[in-house]
Amino acid sequence: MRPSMLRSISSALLRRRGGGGAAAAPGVLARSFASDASPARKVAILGAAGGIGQPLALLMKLNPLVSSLSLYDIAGTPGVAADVSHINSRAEVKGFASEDQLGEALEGSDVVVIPAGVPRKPGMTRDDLFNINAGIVKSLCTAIAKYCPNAIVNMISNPVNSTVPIAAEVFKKAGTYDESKLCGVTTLDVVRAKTFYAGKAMVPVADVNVPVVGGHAGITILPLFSQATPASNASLSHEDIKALTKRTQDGGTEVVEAKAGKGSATLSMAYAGAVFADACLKGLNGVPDIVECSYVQSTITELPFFASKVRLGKNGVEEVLGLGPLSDYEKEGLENLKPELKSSIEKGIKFAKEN
Ligand SMILES: NC(=O)C1=CN([C@@H]2O[C@H](COP(=O)(O)OP(=O)(O)OC[C@H]3O[C@@H](n4cnc5c(N)ncnc54)[C@H](O)[C@@H]3O)[C@@H](O)[C@H]2O)C=CC1
Ligand SMILES: O=C([O-])CC(=O)C(=O)O
Repeated sequence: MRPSMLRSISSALLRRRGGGGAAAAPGVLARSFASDASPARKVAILGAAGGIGQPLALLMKLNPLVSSLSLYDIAGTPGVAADVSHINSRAEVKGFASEDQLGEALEGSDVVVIPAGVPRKPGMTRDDLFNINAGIVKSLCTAIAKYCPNAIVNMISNPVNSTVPIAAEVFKKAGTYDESKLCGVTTLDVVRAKTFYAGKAMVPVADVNVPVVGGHAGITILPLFSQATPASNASLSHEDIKALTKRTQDGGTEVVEAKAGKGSATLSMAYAGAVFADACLKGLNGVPDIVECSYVQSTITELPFFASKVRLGKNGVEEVLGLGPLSDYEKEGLENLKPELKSSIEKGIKFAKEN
């Protein structure tokens, strides 16, 4: 890849607007390409050789905020690490291929991104992945508690509505839990809501912001189109908003069906994961006003975990932002999602306590 192409990809990542968030300050963008100007930051990807892991490894290698990129998987890591390591960008890449190397993979990490686990096939719900992925997440989080207890964890593995509560319980048991360092990655819901809204509203997609709240499965995904900006250039009926909401909620299933048994979203998820990890790094580096949606420990509803806009800073999640004004349709959606989200949270907590 030509350096100019690398610069433009990285610039696009740095410049894009968050889920209700701000663009990077111009000074930060200009400084980011001088490798010695931004602090050393280590990012670890667990599940790095998978469908999400590979393109995510590529995107993190292109991120000039990353100085060390640690790629861990139980299969296929050496090839991915060798391949990505040849790219002439700042991050030094190391691959780790077995459980006895997990400690070294994690040590010193600032951000740990977890896309390890099995994806859906057509006809499955995300909850159908629980039996396999809960155990994977539990063992990876046990290692995080031991080797990098201060890292910000970006949980991608599904069902996110349950894997985040599992991680919280594992960290509590280990005595390392810090709620500001545990984030369920719901950025793909925001990415989809922005894309679908831009198409219907006839506004430039790069300018669009749409908060998505709740959780990350079916009706628990609640896009707040009443707060979408910029205002629509087309007149959007209630039926249009209902259709946009449903398409956002079913976005994952749309990809699972199109892939017809070959997995779920990987490329758009890698993009979304790279956007969220980049926001965490910017926050750690002290860039102000970094706001993204994420599924975090929360008190903004009666549920202990909930996705909403959060402000990221030097300590991870520094503020969980409120829901803002909701339309009647969104208020109804909020009440409807609560029982399912509550039971997914309880399932995760029960698993972690009993295993
Ligand atoms: N949060 C979100 O928005 C999204 C979440 N996902 C979820 O991400 C997960 C991964 O999806 P894909 O990358 O498509 O799956 P994949 O099967 O292509 O890759 C998963 C990788 O995890 C690895 N793995 C399994 N157990 C491991 C362990 N104990 N330690 C380290 N690595 C391990 C596998 O070897 C494999 O390389 C799935 O659970 C999927 O449902 C997918 C899309 C969006
Ligand atoms: O749908 C799935 O299984 C994967 C996922 O979470 C998404 O694409 O949003």
